[in-house]
Amino acid sequence: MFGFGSGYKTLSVDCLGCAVQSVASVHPDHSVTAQEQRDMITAFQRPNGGKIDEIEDGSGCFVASASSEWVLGVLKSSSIRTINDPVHIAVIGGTGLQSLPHFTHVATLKPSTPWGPPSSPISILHHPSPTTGHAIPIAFLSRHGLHHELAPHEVSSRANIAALRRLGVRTIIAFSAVGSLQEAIKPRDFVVPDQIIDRTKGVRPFTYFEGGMVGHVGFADPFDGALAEVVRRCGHSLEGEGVRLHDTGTVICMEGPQFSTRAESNMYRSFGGSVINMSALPEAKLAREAEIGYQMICMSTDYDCWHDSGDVTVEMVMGNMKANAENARRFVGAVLDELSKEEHAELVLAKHLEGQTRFAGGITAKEGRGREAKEKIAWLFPGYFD
Ligand SMILES: CSC[C@H]1O[C@H](OP(=O)(O)O)[C@H](O)[C@@H]1O
Ligand SMILES: Nc1ncnc2[nH]cnc12
Repeated sequence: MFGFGSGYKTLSVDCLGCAVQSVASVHPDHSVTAQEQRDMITAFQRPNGGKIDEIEDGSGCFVASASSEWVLGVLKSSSIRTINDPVHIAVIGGTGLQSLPHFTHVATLKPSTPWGPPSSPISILHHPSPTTGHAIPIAFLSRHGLHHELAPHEVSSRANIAALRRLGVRTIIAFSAVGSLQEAIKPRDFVVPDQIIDRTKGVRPFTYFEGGMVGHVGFADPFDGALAEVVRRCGHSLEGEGVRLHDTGTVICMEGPQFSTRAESNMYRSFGGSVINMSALPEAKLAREAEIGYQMICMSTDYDCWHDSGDVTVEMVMGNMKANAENARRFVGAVLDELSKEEHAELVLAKHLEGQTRFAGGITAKEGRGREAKEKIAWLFPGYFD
């Protein structure tokens, strides 16, 4: 239920490019139901139509879809304000980075997707562009939930990536706490990885293309090279202020949730692994299928168990993460500053990936496509496989 303060309240919708429109008035004692709210927004909607996907009470926010883009709405005490700014950049926070406190919070979204709800509500944060001073909206999602209640194999990566794409996101900076597999990568060092070795066990849903819609995207370079360059420059600009950065590295993504055995840890070192986590996959694969530029920033929290400094524990991981959290936030902030510059507009929109999945996913002949799979894929890529 949405409640309103005293006095008659006019509910109005304020949309960029549209005059403010009054769509309903309510008595102060009347709590507007989700259905009434839906009707009011439907009454307002733009000529190209659209439907309400979700209305969340409590947070005062709603998500409506008009054609292919989502509209973020924020319910104020006397008005419904619709923000039409598309959100192109997202940060996925991992262990110890469950929020970005230095940004202005504008909305909390709780979308649903054909793959269920994302791991956490999506916060829309405002970040001032360093060149224009205009606020750039950034989406923030907490990979393990708001309270770290999801184990690595329970993270709903398909829903996370799908919800972000539908919001307009085409660039993801993902943060991860990792174990170090190399002496030179000390605890609290940062690594901008360029490769992944998959040691997950196939128990996590890892593709959008199944059930009668087959697709094969390229994954030779699992991270986005151009995005990585921006991230490296930002990291190096903070060096000397407590940040130490390694420009490349191979992430071993293991299944977990138990840490590795010593034999495994040594084997991963012999593979050429630099760092180890439980989160790079399937996140990076799904981002690639969704045509989203994806780069992970890793922060080393321990030496894993190959090292003679002692076996890894959660206390060790959390302790180093906490001690270095401010550097992690400064690093992410510097990257967002840089990506908010006009000169990176094409990169942020991942123009270099646009359309690749249309071809990679068009392999199944129309008559062989599964109905449910077709519907789900159409939700994610409207118009791609009509
Ligand atoms: C708490 S130690 C293991 C845990 O930490 C990493 O999380 P994230 O990548 O989300 O920062 C690692 O992948 C494991 O999930
Ligand atoms: N040693 C380790 N193994 C797997 N994931 C980790 N995350 C942080 N440290 C880790």
